[in-house]
Amino acid sequence: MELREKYNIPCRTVITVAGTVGAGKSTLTRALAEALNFRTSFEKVDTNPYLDKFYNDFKRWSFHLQVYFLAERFKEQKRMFEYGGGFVQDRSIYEDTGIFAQMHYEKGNMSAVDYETYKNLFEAMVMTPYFPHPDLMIYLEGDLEDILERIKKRGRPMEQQTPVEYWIEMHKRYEQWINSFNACPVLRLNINEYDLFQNKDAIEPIVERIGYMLQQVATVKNKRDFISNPDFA
Ligand SMILES: Nc1ncnc2c1ncn2[C@@H]1O[C@H](COP(=O)(O)OP(=O)(O)O)[C@@H](O)[C@H]1O
Ligand SMILES: Nc1ncnc2c1ncn2[C@H]1C[C@H](O)[C@@H](COP(=O)(O)O)O1
Repeated sequence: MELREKYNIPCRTVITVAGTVGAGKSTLTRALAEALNFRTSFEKVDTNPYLDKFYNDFKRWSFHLQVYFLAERFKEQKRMFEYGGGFVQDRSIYEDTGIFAQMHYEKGNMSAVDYETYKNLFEAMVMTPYFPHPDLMIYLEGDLEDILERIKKRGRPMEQQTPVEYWIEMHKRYEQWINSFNACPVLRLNINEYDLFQNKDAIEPIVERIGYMLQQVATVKNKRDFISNPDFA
């Protein structure tokens, strides 16, 4: 029996994987999509026309990069819902604003006017009743030392030349951000709790936790619907 059926995960589910750079989002996205027989939505790092330039000069390219990411992420969001779901997404749209744009504004890399323009755009596109939020966010959390090790191991040149303070600041912001995130249900996963390289079966307990969480969310929603309209429940 397929894992998706075994753990009662609806075939239209949209799961987004969040976490700081190097946490293991792409690796988990790939493994999870394979296990569930879902499509993937990846960030395209190699074809991003601003990313290299941005790492060389944050002040010059912050605004351009954020607008680019927002547009790309929004197109992906549309694509996932046009397919009718069944996706695992590598990084959520909420991290662009809640982590990156805010951090670069507060560090003085983006002007107040540019930040305001970006936030207005984000709110008009995303914070509306028409925007389809994912069914679940998997948040990857890990110790700073492990994250730094993974960034080093992956070895993207633009990330290697970036001062370590950048990753420390990002790690701290992620921990604060996730505690107040409420756009969709969150499943927290510690990166030391599983090892997809050593053990292929490590994905099954993760799928089981996803299934359990989605069922809990559905139960709460049914109860809420019943209370607000008992005649139609
Ligand atoms: N479970 C894991 N155990 C050990 N290394 C991992 C694990 N998951 C990912 N990695 C490694 O960590 C690095 C970053 O992973 P990646 O999936 O690219 O992270 P992200 O997409 O969050 O930036 C890569 O070198 C990857 O091979
Ligand atoms: N919104 C963003 N602003 C700045 N940089 C970003 C944003 N989204 C992703 N990035 C960077 C961070 C990494 O260098 C690459 C890919 O991210 P990863 O976490 O490795 O998937 O893009």
